[in-house]
Amino acid sequence: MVKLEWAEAQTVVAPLLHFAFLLVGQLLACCVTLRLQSSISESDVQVIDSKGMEAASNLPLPDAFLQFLNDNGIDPCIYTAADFLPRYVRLKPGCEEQVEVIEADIRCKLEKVEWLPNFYSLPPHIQIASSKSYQEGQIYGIDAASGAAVSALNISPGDHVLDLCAAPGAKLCMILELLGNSGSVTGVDVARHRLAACRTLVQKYSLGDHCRLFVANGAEFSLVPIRVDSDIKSLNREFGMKGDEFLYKEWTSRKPYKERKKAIKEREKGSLQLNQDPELIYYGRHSGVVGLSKTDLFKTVSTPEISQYGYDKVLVDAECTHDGSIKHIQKFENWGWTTLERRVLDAERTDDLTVLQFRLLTNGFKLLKAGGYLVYSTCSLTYAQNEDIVEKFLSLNPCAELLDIDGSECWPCKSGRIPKTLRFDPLTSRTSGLFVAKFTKHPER
Ligand SMILES: C[S@@+](CC[C@H](N)C(=O)[O-])C[C@H]1O[C@@H](n2cnc3c(N)ncnc32)[C@H](O)[C@@H]1O
Repeated sequence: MVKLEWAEAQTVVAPLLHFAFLLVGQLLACCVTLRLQSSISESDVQVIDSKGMEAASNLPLPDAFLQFLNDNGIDPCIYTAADFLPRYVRLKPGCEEQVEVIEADIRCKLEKVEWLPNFYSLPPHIQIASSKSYQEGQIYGIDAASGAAVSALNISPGDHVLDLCAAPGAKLCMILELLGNSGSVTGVDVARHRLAACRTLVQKYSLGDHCRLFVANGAEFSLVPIRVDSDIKSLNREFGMKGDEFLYKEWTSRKPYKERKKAIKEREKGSLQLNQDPELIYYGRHSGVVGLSKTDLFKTVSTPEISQYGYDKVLVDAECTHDGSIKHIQKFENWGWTTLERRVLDAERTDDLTVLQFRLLTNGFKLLKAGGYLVYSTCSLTYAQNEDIVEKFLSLNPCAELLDIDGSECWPCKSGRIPKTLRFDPLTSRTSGLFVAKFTKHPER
């Protein structure tokens, strides 16, 4: 009896909650639009800002984080929308006709994101993990700002793509989907357990055929893509590779006893040493690895040759302080705010991070083919991790040029401090915070 009443109550409460969510979302969107319109008066802005400040002071954020925002010139108001942010899912290409079936499955209407193909939003309280559509890979969760960063790469069929900080893999999955049955994606991440989760993801969505994953330091990774067999043969000829050693067979999760023992030993030694060789933890049937010898796979080419043999597209979604992702920051409420201070906001750690970010961007660019595109993104909103890195990088790399991002004039985001760079934040974009910059590489003169 009680169960029945609860079920009945749910059918009444769920639509009300959905309606309330849409209403709040619309109100916030209106506020953002108001802020963006140039016709708005100064006094109106002050009213919105003072309301935002009031709301911001009610956020359950620790003083250290508010201080960090202040030190980095980030207005805490952007987080006032955090609790009302929708969740985003991407629909697998080809499933467009299935939207109504998916809606029935997740018991919620999918709102089309007009500015990003195949993206839909849904209220934040809707759980999709146990739905059939999610389990069968028709939809998967990825923030719309992340989708925008991938979209900035202009992936074309046949591209060879490097994702230098790939785990847990939402962007990598989207790249693989955009490539379809062509090209390749090389995913690199320094954290083995995170990259293993990425492997699970690509396998779950049956996207792994054109993918290879390496546990490696992205600041030093130096392997170029395996283009096509004829390229390898010509590489073999040009660089004198031997073809008579062990050849990679089709990937299987079941490893021979000797290899398993070696892997356990390495794990016992601790995490990856930063100067260690890349470790291949997955490769798909059409990733170019099957049939290669170890020498073929691990052969590097000289810097001038990368202009020809490098990647067509590179994504450097760099490790950062994650301050743009308020959901990530809120997790520290459970883990302890002191952990946040120590692990994220500590000045020494943020200085190290900017060094790492610069090195990741520099190495990603080194592996890019001339004429290719590189996207640098972080989910931090500090200048130090974004515009400052971009400025320093441009000043030291005359072959690099910052590009406009196609289609971005319709995206709900702001320009960064440097023209052509973009900033997404919860209040402006109704997404998580993200900085995005796109570069191309000119041939060396
Ligand atoms: C912002 S996350 C990447 C998110 C990922 N692109 C996605 O869409 O799911 C940053 C990643 O960088 C990895 N990382 C940190 N230092 C690294 C390094 N030196 N080389 C490669 N990856 C690194 C972290 O393990 C983490 O998985």
